[in-house]
Amino acid sequence: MIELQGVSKYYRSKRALNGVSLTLPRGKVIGLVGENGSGKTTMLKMLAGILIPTTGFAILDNNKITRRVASSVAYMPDTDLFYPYFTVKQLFEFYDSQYEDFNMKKAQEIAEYLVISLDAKISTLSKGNRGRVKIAATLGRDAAYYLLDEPFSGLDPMVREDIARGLIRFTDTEWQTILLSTHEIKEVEPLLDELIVLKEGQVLAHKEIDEIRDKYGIDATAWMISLFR
Ligand SMILES: Nc1ncnc2c1ncn2[C@@H]1O[C@H](COP(=O)(O)OP(=O)(O)OP(=O)(O)O)[C@@H](O)[C@H]1O
Repeated sequence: MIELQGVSKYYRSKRALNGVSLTLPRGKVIGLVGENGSGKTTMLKMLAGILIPTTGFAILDNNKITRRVASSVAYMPDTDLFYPYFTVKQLFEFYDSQYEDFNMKKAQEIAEYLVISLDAKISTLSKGNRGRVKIAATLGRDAAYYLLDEPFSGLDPMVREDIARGLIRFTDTEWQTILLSTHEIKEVEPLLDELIVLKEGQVLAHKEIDEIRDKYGIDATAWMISLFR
């Protein structure tokens, strides 16, 4: 289980997260939404052990999160061109050398499912195919937590659908959790179990999707819009 306890994060004097407390259980697909600059990337990086809280605690299975502790967390950054000089196969081999939980067979299976050639050089791929490669490399890890920073951003509807299908097909909801930040809430809502809404570095709401539908009688998108009005 991942927990944030009273976490704040400052970049010099700029406060990006402000007293965030939450729990991310195993076996859930959780959306992380909020306006630009609300702290989504900061939160994901913190859960991945890339950033350390200025105050408060980030905890994974009773251990403070550091890079080493977060080795069982698969983080996918929102940056586009990563490792441009590698072929897809070389990228997977690199991941295999870096991550104990990397499952080459699974990564290759995902690449095949997403119709990506292992021999393709990453720099020659279209942006959509680079998005597919990123997902294949990330889901290729048998991690308990996948932290995906805007996996759908800037991609066409076909790619977005491929990625969404890949998320469902290649993760095991018995024990794996996906936390994904997105601005495309309407599109990902059918995938989600829970939704976290950030505003100016604070958790405005953290709810189960079913609860939103049952209690408020509206979909998550309409509910989120109502929060900001
Ligand atoms: N390295 C940094 N140095 C200074 N300020 C930063 C740094 N990284 C982020 N910030 C600031 O922290 C705040 C939160 O940024 P963050 O990237 O976490 O937000 P976000 O919700 O992911 O935004 P977006 O939706 O635009 O990707 C913003 O005001 C941002 O300008």
